[in-house]
Amino acid sequence: MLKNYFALSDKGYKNLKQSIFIGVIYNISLMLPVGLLIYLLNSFITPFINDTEKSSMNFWIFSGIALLLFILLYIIEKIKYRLSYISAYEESANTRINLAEKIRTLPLSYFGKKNISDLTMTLMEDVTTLEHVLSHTAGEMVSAMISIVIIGVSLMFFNWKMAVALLAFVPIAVIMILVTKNIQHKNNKMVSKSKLKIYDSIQEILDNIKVIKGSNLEDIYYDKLKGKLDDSIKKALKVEFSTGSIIMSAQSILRLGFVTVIITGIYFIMNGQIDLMTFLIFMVIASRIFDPLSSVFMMLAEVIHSRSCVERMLEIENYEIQKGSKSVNLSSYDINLEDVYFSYEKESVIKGINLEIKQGEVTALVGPSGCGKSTISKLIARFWDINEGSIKIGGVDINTIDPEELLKNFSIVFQDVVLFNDTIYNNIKVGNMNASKQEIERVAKLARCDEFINKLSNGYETVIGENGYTLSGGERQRISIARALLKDAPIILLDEATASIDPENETLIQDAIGKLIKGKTVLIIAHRLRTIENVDKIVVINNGKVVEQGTNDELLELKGMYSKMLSLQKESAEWEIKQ
Ligand SMILES: Nc1ncnc2c1ncn2[C@@H]1O[C@H](COP(=O)(O)OP(=O)(O)OP(=O)(O)O)[C@@H](O)[C@H]1O
Repeated sequence: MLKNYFALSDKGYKNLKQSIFIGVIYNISLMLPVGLLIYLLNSFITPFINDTEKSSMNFWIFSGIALLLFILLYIIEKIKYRLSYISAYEESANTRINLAEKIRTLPLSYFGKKNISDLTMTLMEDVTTLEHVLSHTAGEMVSAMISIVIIGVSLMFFNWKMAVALLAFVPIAVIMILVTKNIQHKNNKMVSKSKLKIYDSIQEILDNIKVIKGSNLEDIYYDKLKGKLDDSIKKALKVEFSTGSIIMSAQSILRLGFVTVIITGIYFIMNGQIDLMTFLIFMVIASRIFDPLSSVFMMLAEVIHSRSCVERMLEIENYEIQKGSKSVNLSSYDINLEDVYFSYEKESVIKGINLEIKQGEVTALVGPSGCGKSTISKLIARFWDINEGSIKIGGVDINTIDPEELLKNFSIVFQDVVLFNDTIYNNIKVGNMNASKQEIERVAKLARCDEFINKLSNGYETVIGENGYTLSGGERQRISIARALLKDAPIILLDEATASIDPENETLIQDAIGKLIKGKTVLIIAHRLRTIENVDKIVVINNGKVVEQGTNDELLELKGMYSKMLSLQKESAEWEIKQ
């Protein structure tokens, strides 16, 4: 039960069980000083009551026993610390690694539903909450519960009537906490959601800082963020108040046991059912037992809170990943799409596409913005899984190939270039981690990167900032082309690969790409139709369907959508802004 509740690994569960066991021993040993006190009371009070000789137990024996107890408690405390703290930190470190590993294998569809701040919150904050609960609360709480049951049962044997008087209100307080568990869980989820909105807002501001500043939207975004912060504070206070009220009520009910012990004890002494010594023993125990019991309730609230964090972690861990074989032999790199349907959300974006992209040829996808060109290229690389139909490479359905294995066959240049906050050298090396410095410099020259790299103070060793913010759009795109050249994979996807590059460099880079693509399967997505006039096949996509295909000349003869698009682009090239 505890294993599932906290989503623990086998080792983590074993450590928790050991820490509970040692916790029980520790709690029961805490009763030993109480026993010693009772013995002391007994040896001093009983002679007065019974008018007998004083105990002959001397001071040194008491001191010796007390010292031994102190050493015993110290040793147990040490073992408890090692088991609960060290194992909790180990468990949370492993949880983070496992989650990061899982995130690495998640399909892109997952990232469409969840944003980065959500994942960061789970990886950092949720795991930290769980770490705190495992190190400070879970073991402590369960061992305290078990110890209280053991002590309660022992007291029953000693004097069941007084024991019932002492513990009668415990079940009522526990039931009260458990009954309100769902409300607390719901409240905690609500607070987490409001916190997530703040993270989202901060992330959005940081991502779009240029646009926000450029459009003087700082105040609007600041107000929005402040609104979310205020909302989160309100919700957190409301939840703190309701959880606090529940716990305080349970603790008050619990402490009624103290009153009942006094009243019942006095009644029983007057009736002669118990002696003064038994009464005093219960009074001492009552003074010791209610504090740990009260803290159990506090801990229970924390454990309930941690469940919403565990649920978010489980959501990532249980998300279905794309599977497939790691050892696949592709006889060729011809790509075939048969009756492919796909939707990101409800509405279909790709609506029954049949397409052949041959090895050794260059195929271009053209069509209006939003018609589904990039989606087709991403489906071929299995960034998403299709809903219907099949996509085959060399006759093998890509659904049967492990995504990472499949991507080894692709060199991809996307419109939105992603660069790392690292040196230019390392950013190009991403294409092939085994490449030598000479190879990297060779592809950088082919992609016309050397031009701007030589102007930088540290050349290839220059760190380019987060996502290459110190570079221009065209320079960033050239680095991503160099990466693709370095990877030199058999299938090449170029999605508006040269869109941000000036015409002079574009022609030179296209020459380099021309050398790269010989004998390979090439799919180009282009808006500027003049750049694909000479390709082997042009496929016109409209509204998720293939509407025309053929060479440039064949399509011009058709006088359909392609020829219209071409003449519109020629017209727009002649436009000028007049005053
Ligand atoms: N991750 C996504 N989640 C939801 N919808 C998406 C996603 N990516 C694209 N779309 C939608 O799918 C449709 C096709 O997009 P796609 O990027 O494939 O078009 P495109 O033809 O490449 O457009 P462009 O030429 O402007 O780049 C669009 O309506 C777009 O809004």
